[in-house]
Amino acid sequence: MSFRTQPLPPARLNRCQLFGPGSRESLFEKMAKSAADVINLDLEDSVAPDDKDRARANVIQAIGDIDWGDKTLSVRINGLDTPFWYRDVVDLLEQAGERLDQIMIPKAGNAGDIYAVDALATAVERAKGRTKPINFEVIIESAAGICHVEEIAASSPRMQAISLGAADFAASMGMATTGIGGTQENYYMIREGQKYWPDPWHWAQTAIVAACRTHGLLPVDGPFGDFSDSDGFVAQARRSATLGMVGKWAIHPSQVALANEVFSPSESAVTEAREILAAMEKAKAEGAGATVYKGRLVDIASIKQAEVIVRQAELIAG
Ligand SMILES: CCC(=O)SCCNC(=O)CCNC(=O)[C@H](O)C(C)(C)COP(=O)(O)OP(=O)(O)OC[C@H]1O[C@@H](n2cnc3c(N)ncnc32)[C@H](O)[C@@H]1OP(=O)(O)O
Ligand SMILES: O=CC(=O)O
Ligand SMILES: [Mg+2]
Repeated sequence: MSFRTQPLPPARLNRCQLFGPGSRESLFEKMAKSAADVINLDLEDSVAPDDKDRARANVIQAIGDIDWGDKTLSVRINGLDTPFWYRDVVDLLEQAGERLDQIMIPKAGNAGDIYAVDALATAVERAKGRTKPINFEVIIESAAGICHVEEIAASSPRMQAISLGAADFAASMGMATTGIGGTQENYYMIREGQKYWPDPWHWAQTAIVAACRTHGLLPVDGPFGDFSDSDGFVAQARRSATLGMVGKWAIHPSQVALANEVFSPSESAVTEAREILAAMEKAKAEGAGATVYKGRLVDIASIKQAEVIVRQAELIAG
């Protein structure tokens, strides 16, 4: 173990982040009533350039007017390569009130991007006497972003989470696909005449998970575009969960329950984790660091693995 211990991520649920365009205010009440842990009102790519001002005003109004319950409420601002982002930050922090928890920064390329938003947010908060500092979540969705993911994760105490944005990521990397996440038809290997399809998102996901875990952030899997393919969504989400991600975006309400199910440990997984902890307590009392549980080795590392599952179960139980 390094001298520097690994920080825990924020203790809040992030199994599903439900998105909706800020220009489609008829969706806001439905989003608030959904079972998503996080709501992302979007000012960026789901809003046409001519609609940016109206969408921003809608979102500010809705943050105050709608009962968002105990959800984490986040607004995705426009990218730093646009003329819109500074107005998003200033208006949100001056006008939206303290119910807004988080700003999502898209297309982050390096720590300087986060520094710029932090500096602006800090100035507005001080000027307005905002008492609750706004948190940040970031999307890694470019070649530069994935190259600099660790410095981005370390960039600000406001940072809470990082998502992989498969659509923009694929474009930035020059990937030969128009699909948003999931299996890619031409990304296959052949063995003994049989094709199999590896996961092209795997390496970017693991880079994000490692950066997040190093700096105590929540790693999140982004959108899965084909919302009529629930099996495809679940397969991708299960892989993300296995790699250490804590949740996934929903771009349609049909994906919310699927994400919640995948990122909530099953009863049998929680029971097994608690049994491993009990077995290790017994081993410890007997002076042993390792023991046998259901015919397999468990040791002190198994305690930490089991604690991941128990901690998530406890968060869900409230
Ligand atoms: C890809 C890269 C990214 O940046 S992803 C993040 C940005 N994109 C987004 O925010 C898009 C979010 N999703 C949407 O805008 C819509 O879901 C899209 C995909 C356009 C589909 O809308 P629509 O044709 O109305 O769907 P539908 O008829 O199947 O809707 C069924 C009922 O569900 C509702 N609904 C729809 N979308 C949402 C949503 N995001 N949140 C909450 N509710 C939603 C519809 O209003 C409809 O409700 P009802 O049954 O009529 O009451
Ligand atoms: O913003 C998300 C993406 O996939 O691009
Ligand atoms: Mg994007």
